[in-house]
Amino acid sequence: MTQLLCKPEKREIASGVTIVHEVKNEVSPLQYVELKIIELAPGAKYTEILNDKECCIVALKGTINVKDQKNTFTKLGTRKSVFDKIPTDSVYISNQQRLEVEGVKPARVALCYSPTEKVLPTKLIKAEENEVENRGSRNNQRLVHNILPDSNSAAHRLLVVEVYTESGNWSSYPPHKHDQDNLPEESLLEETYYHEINPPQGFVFQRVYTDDRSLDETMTVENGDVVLVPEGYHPVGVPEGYTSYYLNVMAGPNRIWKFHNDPNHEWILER
Ligand SMILES: O=C(O)C[C@@H](O)[C@H](O)C(=O)CO
Repeated sequence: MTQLLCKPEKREIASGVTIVHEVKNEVSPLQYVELKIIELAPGAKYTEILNDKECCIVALKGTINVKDQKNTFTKLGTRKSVFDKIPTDSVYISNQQRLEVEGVKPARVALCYSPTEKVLPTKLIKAEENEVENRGSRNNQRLVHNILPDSNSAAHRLLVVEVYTESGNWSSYPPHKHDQDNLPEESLLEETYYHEINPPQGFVFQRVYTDDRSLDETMTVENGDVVLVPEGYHPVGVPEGYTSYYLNVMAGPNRIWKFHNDPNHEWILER
């Protein structure tokens, strides 16, 4: 069984630059999505050459400067914690570029990648450009910040979204999947979940399962964990007393989010 639950590792690669997660295609069941979560001290710089990958840099918390070969964006980031529950700033940078992310105030940053040969312009996605959505009813309510949805054509493959689920609620629910390249019915998108929980000693449950149950894992997810979703339905349940945050990165052959609900549970939408 492939390991779908990834624990934070906290590896300092240079003074003030800490890798918290590094999900690479070579060592994961994913082909289209890669993810890094890094922490930067003030003045510390993370650099990388994006050979054949596009990247969306999300200022999860703190303040950062971002550069590519032509552009410089300063003082990005709007939050002391993701649980400020306000949208944040992000930057889309295409392949072949050299990126630099510098910490201004202590920062946690997500670097969301997908392989591509298409070269596109760099794009600043300001906090106020996020589409904010309240989804669901009853115990299925969640707050969504659409950073890079399929309606925004800035990226070739990447889709990026933040989701808040309050105590006692469920999200990515009723369970849905997007693992068949069968448009217009369903799109094939792999996905990663980077989770944070408030207060941090909390936990949530995430199940990843297919119709035939050849994959069926229910994970206890703690603050800072990443869950990989190569295929299957992927609902999240949040225990009483805790608030869940997650950052989703999705990518696949077509940049369209067309999901298929588990027919056994779709009835909850019709009440
Ligand atoms: O609506 C939600 O609960 C969030 C999910 O849609 C989440 O972004 C996802 O599963 C994407 O496929």
